Amino acid sequence: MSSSSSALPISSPELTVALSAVLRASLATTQIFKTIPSSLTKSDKSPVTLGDFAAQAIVNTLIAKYFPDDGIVAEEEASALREDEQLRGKVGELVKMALEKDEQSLTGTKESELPSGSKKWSAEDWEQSDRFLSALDRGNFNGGPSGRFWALDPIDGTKGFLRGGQYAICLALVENGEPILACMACPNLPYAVSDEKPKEGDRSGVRGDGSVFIAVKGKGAFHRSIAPPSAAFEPIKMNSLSGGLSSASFCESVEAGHSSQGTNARIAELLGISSPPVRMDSQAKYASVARGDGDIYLRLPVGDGSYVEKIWDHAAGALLCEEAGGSVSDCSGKRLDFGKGRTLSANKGVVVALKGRHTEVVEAVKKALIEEGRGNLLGEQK
Ligand SMILES: Nc1ncnc2c1ncn2[C@@H]1O[C@H](COP(=O)(O)O)[C@@H](O)[C@H]1OP(=O)(O)O
Ligand SMILES: [Mg+2]
Ligand SMILES: [Mg+2]
Ligand SMILES: [Mg+2]
Repeated sequence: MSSSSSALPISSPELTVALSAVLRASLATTQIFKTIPSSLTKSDKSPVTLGDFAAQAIVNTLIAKYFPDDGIVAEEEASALREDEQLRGKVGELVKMALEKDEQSLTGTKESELPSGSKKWSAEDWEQSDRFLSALDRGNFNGGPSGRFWALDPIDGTKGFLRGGQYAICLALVENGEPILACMACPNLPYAVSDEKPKEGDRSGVRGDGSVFIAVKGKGAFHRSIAPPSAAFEPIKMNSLSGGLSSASFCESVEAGHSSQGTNARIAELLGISSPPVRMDSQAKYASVARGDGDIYLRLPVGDGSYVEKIWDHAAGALLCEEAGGSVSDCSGKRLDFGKGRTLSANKGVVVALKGRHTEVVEAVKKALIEEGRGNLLGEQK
């Protein structure tokens, strides 16, 4: 594996920029996390905070600077900020703070190791609301099956962020419908095994440092502590489950409305798993399973399965797990198709397990859904 950058185990201009982008975004979100962030409610009734807006503006600004021809499929858009001068001002300050931070002291990468940008960025430019709002709105790309684009969730797990739980800044590069590069910052997920997770609602954040994860298709998955910048990336692998599936622990959402906890309990029973689920917000679940803190991630649809998952909620996490030795599918065992546009419209639910154990887990998922009379969620393979 070649290494031109002192900070990264894989030489890739896209990865160098992605790491800078998510670490800058996490500077803004950790600052807001310390206070109880106020939130707005979007048209789908889900919350959004100034952290979500700032993180998206920061990441999009860097992608626009270094890869100006790339589309971005991102969750948020700027209309609420256009109508609210005070909120706009606060977000603008966070964006400026994060973009001004010295590269080497943040990522460990020398400025000279970054690719040449389309034009020299100036912090002052981004204070002007027009440019900052248009950076945010670059996230409106529609995606699709061919070519490349970025998928961004600026804060994944906004409900967790508001509750004082886990959240993640999730960025992936998708090419021809498949994630090929992932970078995920989990500011509240302790890097050191000895560091306890903070209690939910503890706004002082993680004891020790949070974690940042990277993966490149075919080149593996890695993590390091978010700080200090000199920290080296270490390879991660899923657990080998040598004790069999019954020894596995599984992760699920905290939010009962986001996935079917009752179905998960039945699947655990079918697999002989007796340990209770680990509930966690956001794609930190994928990251935890990828590095062996847990073994299985189940996200089965609730009710009639009418909710359609968004690509930014899975692209980075799915690649992390695959590169750490896992298989990622929907509840019928089909691979997730990131080339359908902004949503995973060809898939229902998500099942993540070690490659050699995944089929067995999917069989249990199918059995549980059929028992519940929800075999229709398995599509043609029912
Ligand atoms: N009704 C829903 N069903 C499933 N997922 C949802 C729903 N509403 C929002 N989400 C998304 O689920 C993810 C949180 O999942 P989890 O419950 O695993 O933490 C988030 O990406 C959230 O988006 P957001 O990025 O806005 O937080
Ligand atoms: Mg999300
Ligand atoms: Mg989000
Ligand atoms: Mg959201």
